[in-house]
Amino acid sequence: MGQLVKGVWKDEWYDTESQGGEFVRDTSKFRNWVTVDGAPGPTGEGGFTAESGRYHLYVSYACPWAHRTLIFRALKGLTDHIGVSVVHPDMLGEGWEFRTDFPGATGDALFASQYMRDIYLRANPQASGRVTVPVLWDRQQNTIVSNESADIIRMFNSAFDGITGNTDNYLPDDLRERCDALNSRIYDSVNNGVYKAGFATSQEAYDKAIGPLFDSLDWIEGVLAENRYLAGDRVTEADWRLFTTICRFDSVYHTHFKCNRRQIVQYPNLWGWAKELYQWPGIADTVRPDHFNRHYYFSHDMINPNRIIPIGPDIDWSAPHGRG
Ligand SMILES: N[C@@H](CCC(=O)N[C@@H](CS)C(=O)NCC(=O)O)C(=O)O
Repeated sequence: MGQLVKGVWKDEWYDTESQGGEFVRDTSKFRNWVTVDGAPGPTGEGGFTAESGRYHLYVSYACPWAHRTLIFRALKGLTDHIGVSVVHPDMLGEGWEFRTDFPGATGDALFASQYMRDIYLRANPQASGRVTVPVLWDRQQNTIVSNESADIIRMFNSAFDGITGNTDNYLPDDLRERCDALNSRIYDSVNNGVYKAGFATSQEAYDKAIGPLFDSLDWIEGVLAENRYLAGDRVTEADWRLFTTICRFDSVYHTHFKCNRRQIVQYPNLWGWAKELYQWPGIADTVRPDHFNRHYYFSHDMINPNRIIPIGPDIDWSAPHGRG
């Protein structure tokens, strides 16, 4: 894996040494918004009007951030309006690739590119930084609208409602503040917390991440003992943002990222909540353990040099969730 430096690919692993062994995630560089009428969103430029067939998503089924966008595409009835290209689960020296020799890896449906970086270079031939998924591409302006999943799911939540007629709202005004507070703690200690533990290259950096991760899981278990969903009795974006980490946890993060104080199946409320979300209409098809098991164990050879993919626990996602 590597990154672009002024349009040139450099094959290098994350620099944790200069941060005392800590993994620090890059901020996303493309931050425009699709809106109903093309008016600018909270960040970036305007000109991205919601239209059927105009936008295309580049994702990995392995990636929890990209998974959020697939979930919102399904929940909001956008599958006929926004196309998808899925990268190969291996992310090696060339970064994400459009190889198709793995079930579900589609290749690049728009340009038949070889690498994900080719999409970034189309948007900006001098692009610098990590080549991440998800990416929301605009076929009209031939550029990247956004490579920030937190923003993309908010666009999907409302911008296309006039086209789809689907007005389900996962960020209602009265729960926005609550969601922002939940997201903030869960992003730092759980969604990104598993990566901070897993990519740590010093004991201190690992210890700094692992305590808050399990403190947050204990806290969430308490929240879900009192409420059906994180923000109360309605499912919100905060639930879906947490779900993509939770559904990878016992198979991948527990072993590969050394997050092994407890498994999700040992938290009765969190486990029931996770099964309910998995069984939500349209969601199971977005959960691809074949991609995430292969991706993490095979791609991160500095963590798992022999690339052995462990057998993993049997997880029965279709068992009754008991949250009725
Ligand atoms: N902030 C981004 C993060 C996306 C991200 O880090 N994706 C990972 C895959 S899980 C990636 O593509 N990493 C490639 C790299 O870091 O080189 C988002 O939430 O959209």
